[in-house]
Amino acid sequence: MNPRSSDDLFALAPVIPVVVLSEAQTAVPLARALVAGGLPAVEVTLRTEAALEAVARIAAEVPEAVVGAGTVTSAEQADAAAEAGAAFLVSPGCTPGLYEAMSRTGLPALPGVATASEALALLELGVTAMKFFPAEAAGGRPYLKSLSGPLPQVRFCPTGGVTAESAADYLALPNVGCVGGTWLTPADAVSAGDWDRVESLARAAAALRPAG
Ligand SMILES: O=C(O)C(=O)C[C@H](O)[C@H](O)COP(=O)(O)O
Repeated sequence: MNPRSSDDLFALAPVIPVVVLSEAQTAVPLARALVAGGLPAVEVTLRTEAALEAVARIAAEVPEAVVGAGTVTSAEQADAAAEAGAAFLVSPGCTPGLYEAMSRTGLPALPGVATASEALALLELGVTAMKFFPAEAAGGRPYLKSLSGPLPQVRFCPTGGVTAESAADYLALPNVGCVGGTWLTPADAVSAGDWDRVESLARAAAALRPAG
């Protein structure tokens, strides 16, 4: 079932695979492999021409998947993603206009932040679930741990530089609801159609448990 809130999204899986697809036809087998490995939420970044069609195909053909759109940076993209069938939206940063546009779709969203001030601006709007981007470059675990003191009500999905190795450490923080990353879908595995490898990377990630 599609998430109704960002908390539902956090509850779906400890890891949201971020996928960059250059060909829409790989979307369905890729999503099936992730789901088979235990990761139902899939974020397709709107960084490629094929992305919206990929979202639409996964939504139509892989009912066990919960497909979302990532890299939403404009109101037009938020609307186009919703129209294509996205079940959630993720943005790398946020502005009042972008937040308004994402809210208007009615879909759960993870707006991106990288500082305490940005998190406070969203808290003022009632938002308590956010993407922390770019996680490693912006300060990584120590930074998120520091935010949990003054902002205990916010739960983050750190994304950007998170790896199979660091995911567990992020998930051990009390203010991390899930993590996101591209490590589950290595470009060489995707181009070779090596879905067994994607499934086994997903299986390892699905076994992680968030503390937050
Ligand atoms: O632009 C966005 O909104 C994004 O989705 C960016 C991605 O979160 C990161 O590019 C994933 O980073 P890696 O896992 O380090 O490859």
